[in-house]
Amino acid sequence: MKKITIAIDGFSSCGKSTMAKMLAKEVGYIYVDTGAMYRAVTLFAMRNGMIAPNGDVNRDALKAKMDALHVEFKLNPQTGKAETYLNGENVEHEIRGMEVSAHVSAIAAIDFVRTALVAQQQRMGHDKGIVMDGRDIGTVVFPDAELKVFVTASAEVRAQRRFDELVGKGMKANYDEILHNVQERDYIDSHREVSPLRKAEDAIELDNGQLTIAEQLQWLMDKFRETTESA
Ligand SMILES: Nc1ncnc2c1ncn2[C@@H]1O[C@H](COP(=O)(O)OP(=O)(O)O)[C@@H](O)[C@H]1O
Ligand SMILES: Nc1ccn([C@@H]2O[C@H](COP(=O)(O)OP(=O)(O)O)[C@@H](O)[C@H]2O)c(=O)n1
Repeated sequence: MKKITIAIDGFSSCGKSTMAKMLAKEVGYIYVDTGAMYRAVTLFAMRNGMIAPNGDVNRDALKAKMDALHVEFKLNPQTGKAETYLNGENVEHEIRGMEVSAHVSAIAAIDFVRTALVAQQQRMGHDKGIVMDGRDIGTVVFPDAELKVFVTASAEVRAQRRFDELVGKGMKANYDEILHNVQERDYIDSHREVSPLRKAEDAIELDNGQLTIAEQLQWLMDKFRETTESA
């Protein structure tokens, strides 16, 4: 069967990566979590003193180091899951914390950061057979993707899901802080000048606020079948 490209975009913490990862596993496609790439760049900037206490980013310093910054994914054979590496170091756990979440949308709004990561994402998807999730996949990275999905749910539902996840991982979590972060990132992501978060005209919208993980996977599998059958 002809391989296609699947773009999953939407607001923060609504289940994009959960459904993208499950679909990729089901159909034998590659899955790429582009948010993890922006998070890794953010961690790099934090560690190198490029983010001031007030949140301002030293763009010149970051730009000078972009070529020396390598983000990649490697499969963990024990869990069967891909993990994020920054310059050879496994940063999968650290990039999910609130400190990175607090700064990532500012880093993701920088034009040269997006140019570098989008180029890498396009190379990853060159041979199709890929499920990629993020904010600009259907609009910028793969505007010709055969299947585009735009996921939404209320901010409260999304914050609760992220809270449960962090607690489940034994990480520090405060519901109000998470809700504030989710709303703030939605705002920055939707209002930035470069590649703002928006639904591509040809994307199918899914509000999964009332759906279980199994139900949303079923919905996505159905869309995948319909799309591949007509491709
Ligand atoms: N339909 C759902 N119902 C309940 N929890 C969900 C659902 N979809 C995803 N989750 C959980 O919500 C959290 C955020 O999902 P995630 O896939 O990381 O979101 P995103 O990639 O959009 O940020 C995860 O802990 C995930 O297990
Ligand atoms: N394709 C993408 C993916 C993420 N991002 C940015 O990276 C942040 C973190 O993405 P993420 O997918 O890990 O976010 P959540 O899983 O917390 O929802 C987003 O809030 C965006 O600012 C982006 O700008 N473009």
